[in-house]
Amino acid sequence: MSDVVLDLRGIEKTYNKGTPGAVSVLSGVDLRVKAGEVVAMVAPSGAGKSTLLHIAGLLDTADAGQVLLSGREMVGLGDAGRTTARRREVGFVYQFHHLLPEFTAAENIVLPQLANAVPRAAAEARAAELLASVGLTERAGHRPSQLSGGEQQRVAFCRALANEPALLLADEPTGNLDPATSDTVFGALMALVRDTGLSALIATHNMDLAARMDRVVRLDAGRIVQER
Ligand SMILES: Nc1ncnc2c1ncn2[C@@H]1O[C@H](COP(=O)(O)OP(=O)(O)OP(=O)(O)O)[C@@H](O)[C@H]1O
Repeated sequence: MSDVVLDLRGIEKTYNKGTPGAVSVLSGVDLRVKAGEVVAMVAPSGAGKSTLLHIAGLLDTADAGQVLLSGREMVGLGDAGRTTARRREVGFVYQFHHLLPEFTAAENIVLPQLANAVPRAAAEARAAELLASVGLTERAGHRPSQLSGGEQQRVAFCRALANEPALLLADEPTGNLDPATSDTVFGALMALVRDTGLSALIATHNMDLAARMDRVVRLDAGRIVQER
């Protein structure tokens, strides 16, 4: 088992390549996230954070470069192999929770596990455990519309961790919350990550949050620069 959970090598990405509207976003990104390490990625708006997170999480493909998850090269995998690897290896959190509105908090955490062939009873037990760890046991039966913004985002964290991924990728995970709630909810996320020994790459505009992570990198002119 590799002690580098995410290894990006020479990642390049241009949208609308070969057309007059071509947008070169990533021009040789090298970035490694070690086991148990939590890395903050800061960048100006439009610098390509979401693009990079999507490539790292196998939601999008690079034009060039290598993506290794837990030491395994992902670029050569077909669509089915990538989908399986994504479900097993990666948890995603976005700025907006993207919970399924017609399902309860617990069901939103159970469903991705069923998609990963976990038996229902085990999936329900795991959902209850995760909800308890973020202080939401009392809200398990509530639908997203019945939860506050901070509660919705805590459920989204639980969902991201439901399948025990090796890597958490988060895109402005508290960007939609007021500063005080953002601080508390980020604390809940960090506690979850630390408890499970997860590796994480977390994009944020918030330098106070970035300072609470192990390392800060900056995405600048299509490349990754070590900040701290
Ligand atoms: N599908 C697409 N087609 C063409 N251009 C795109 C596409 N997706 C993103 N872009 C462009 O690529 C650049 C990087 O976008 P991206 O969303 O990765 O930035 P970001 O750093 O996440 O920005 P923000 O912080 O504002 O969310 C932007 O200039 C954007 O307009």
